[in-house]
Order: sequence, then C-alpha cells, then structure tokens
Amino acid sequence: MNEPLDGSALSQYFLLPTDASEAPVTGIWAERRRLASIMRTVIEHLTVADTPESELREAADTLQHLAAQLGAHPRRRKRDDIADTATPMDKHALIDFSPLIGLSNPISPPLELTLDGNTLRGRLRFGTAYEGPPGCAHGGCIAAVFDELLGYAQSLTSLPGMTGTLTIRYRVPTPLHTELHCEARVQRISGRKIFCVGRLYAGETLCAEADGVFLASR
Ligand SMILES: CCCCCCCCCC(=O)SCCNC(=O)CCNC(=O)[C@H](O)C(C)(C)COP(=O)(O)OP(=O)(O)OC[C@H]1O[C@@H](n2cnc3c(N)ncnc32)[C@H](O)[C@@H]1OP(=O)(O)O
Repeated sequence: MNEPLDGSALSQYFLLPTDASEAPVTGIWAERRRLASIMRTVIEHLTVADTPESELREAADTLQHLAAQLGAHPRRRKRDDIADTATPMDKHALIDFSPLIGLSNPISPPLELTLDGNTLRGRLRFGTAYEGPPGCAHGGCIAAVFDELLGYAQSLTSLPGMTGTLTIRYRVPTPLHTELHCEARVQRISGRKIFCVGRLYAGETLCAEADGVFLASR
C-alpha cells in the first residue's frame, strides 16, 4: 500500500529545531547552546592545534574545575524537557540534546534541518573530530547523519518509528571543513514500513546516498 504525502500537512507535525524562521532562543537554552558551541571549538583546537604541554595541562585543569562545578547540580529529568516544549520559548527543548542536530550538544556537528515541501534539507560541516580517512569524514559519522536525516523525514509522516535498516553507498570521500548539504524524503509507506531515501553533497558532488527502512510503532 502506498500513501501519498502532503508536505504542507507534514510541516505542521514537527517544528524543526534549527529552522531559521524560528524566534531566537533566550535564557537557559541560549546559554546551553553557547556553552556547547564553545565546547565544539575547544574540541576542534584539541584535535588540530600544536598546543604546548603546559597549556594543555592548564586547559585540562580548567575544564576539570568546570566539570566538577557543572556536575554538582542535580540531574534534569527527561520529562522536564518535554514539559518545556509546551512553552513557546522552549519548544526546541526536546531535540536540543540530539547528537546530530542538538545545538546544546557539543558532539553534534550540528546538522541544520529545514523542510522544503516533502523534502527535508540539511546543512552541516564536519570538523577534524569527525575525521576518518585523512582530510575526510568518517563513514560512521556520515551514517549517523543519514540516520538522523532520514529519521526526521519519517517522523514527519506522524508514524514515527525506529530505524530498521540503513544502507549507505559511499560514492566519493566526504571532505572535512566544507559546507555540505543533504536531503531526504519518504519514498513510500507499506504497512508499518516507511521507506526513505537521502543524499549528501559537497557542492555539486554527490558524496553518499542512503536508503532507510523505518518501522512504525505497533
Ligand atoms: C523525535 C523524532 C526524531 C527522530 C530522529 C532520530 C532518528 C534516530 C533513529 C534511530 O537511531 S532509532 C535507533 C536504531 N534502531 C533501533 O535500535 C531499532 C532496533 N530494532 C527494533 O527495535 C526492532 O527490530 C524493529 C522495531 C526495527 C522491528 O521489530 P518488530 O518486532 O516491530 O518487527 P516485526 O518482526 O514485527 O516485523 C515487521 C515487519 O518489518 C520487517 N522488519 C523487521 N525488522 C526489520 C529491519 N530491521 N529492517 C527492515 N525490515 C524489518 C519484517 O520483515 C516485517 O515485514 P513484513 O510485515 O513484510 O513481514
């Protein structure tokens, strides 16, 4: 059974977290994002800079102090995030810690998503921390981007499921420190199975393609 998908209908299900049309985030989430952004820069410097031992020691001591300070607070419950999403200013909260798109998660590249009709579009840049072959992105990191991208595309159907199978075809090496763009869409739905396809480009160059089968919840 194939079901047609209507982009305008899909867009109302999900607020994309990094959509440029969204109002700026302020307060605690803005500070979380700022901290994550600075941490990304620290990671980049750690992986590329020829830093002297004394400065590395000083940086580690400083971060150790910060880690103890941040760790002194009680853990937030996931439910707090979900409750936050009920307020207009905190609607990003549910996905802000995603490892791929989360602006409050320093391990995210981050991948920026926007919905364009039935196509989900993404932009990202891999830093040195994502290196696989010299100068190129790690294949596992590329797969993770596709899992998120296709995963979001299937979520927009309002039949959100989990990744069952993700197949990647790596066409050419994906460069680091380069603006990349990607796209995904739902190809068809058959029972609980949602079939998605996606592509990743550096400029006009097709770097990788993905096919994903997602299984909607019973
Ligand atoms: C807020 C939203 C934001 C989303 C963005 C983030 C996206 C991130 C997505 C993820 O990373 S999800 C995490 C990675 N995935 C997993 O951990 C899934 C682990 N696997 C499972 O939980 C189950 O194996 C799964 C739900 C995928 C399937 O189990 P079921 O018991 O529901 O499947 P079942 O055995 O009933 O089979 C139903 C149909 O699906 C087929 N099928 C089962 N497993 C499959 C599979 N793995 N791949 C493809 N097809 C599969 C199966 O052949 C069958 O086809 P037919 O109906 O035609 O007979």
